[in-house]
Amino acid sequence: MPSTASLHGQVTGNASSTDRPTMHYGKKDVFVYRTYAKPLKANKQIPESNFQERKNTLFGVDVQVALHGEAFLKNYTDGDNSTCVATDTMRNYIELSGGKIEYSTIDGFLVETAKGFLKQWPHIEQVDLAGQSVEFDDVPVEKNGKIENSGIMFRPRKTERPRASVSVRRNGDNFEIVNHVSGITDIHLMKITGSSFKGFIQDEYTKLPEKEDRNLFIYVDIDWTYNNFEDGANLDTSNYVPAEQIRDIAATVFHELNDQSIQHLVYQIGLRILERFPQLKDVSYYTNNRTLSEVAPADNGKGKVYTEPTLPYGFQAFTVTRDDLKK
Ligand SMILES: O=c1[nH]c(=O)c2[nH]c(=O)[nH]c2[nH]1
Repeated sequence: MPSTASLHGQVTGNASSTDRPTMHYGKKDVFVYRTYAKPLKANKQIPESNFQERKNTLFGVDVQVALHGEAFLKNYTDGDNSTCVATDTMRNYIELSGGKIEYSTIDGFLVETAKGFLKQWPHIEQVDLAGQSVEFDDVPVEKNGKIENSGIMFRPRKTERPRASVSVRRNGDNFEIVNHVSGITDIHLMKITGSSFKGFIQDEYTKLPEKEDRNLFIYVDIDWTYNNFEDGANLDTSNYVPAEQIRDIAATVFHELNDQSIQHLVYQIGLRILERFPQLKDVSYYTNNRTLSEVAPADNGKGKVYTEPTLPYGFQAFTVTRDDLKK
């Protein structure tokens, strides 16, 4: 199976009609910053989140593109570039798409851009596009004696970045979405009490002490798929699930649950997400354990002193499906 362009490491299957299924090429890190893109509104309110709207006044996305098609074979075998869309051209196409499409999500931007590629160059069989948001926060400033968001000035944020990937394939005269994943990367959450880790295998290799109550610091990436591609990969966002609501569910469940491990925690987060959003098919995780190392209790008996954990770090990967919700 070929692995195709995706920031999620998704595999889309045999993408080309050629007997060289790994053949694809493209461009990475195409940055598109669009001002005054269409706002994204929450379609429903959920108890775990007060998210209402993503304003999209400054919408940045880091895009990766890959093209598939039998017609590209001669670029390799004969040095014949007559069918080659230069990767520089791909970059220009994606950048200009940023001003042509009225998108409010990365998913919508990518799917329309992918269809645009297939229209523009009829020998392309499949386009894979992946995008990761470049996040900016509106900066609070003083306006007439009150502190309010500037609206025109932003500061970059490195965490909690929505992301998406799509693959769109030519099918006769139609363009068919064959893969779509939506997600959010680098949710960093630190809980100072209410987590334990005990009961794990004890043998001659075990050094880690059991903990009835520990701090738990996790880096979490969450990806989800829809029952119908059209609900997520579309300019119409009436069934779209905003990444902010997923992020807020993760935080609420982490806050509420007396978790026995990261594995236990992510399963419960997954169940809650699927319960809230019936249009989703499954929820996948990649977590990184950054639990801080304890140095000493504070002299006043109330707090503790911690320091950074040492390498190496543990990770967990898991997919929660609708079958899990039935159980
Ligand atoms: O939540 C955890 N899960 C593990 O599998 C594990 N392993 C470990 O050393 N610490 C932890 N914490």
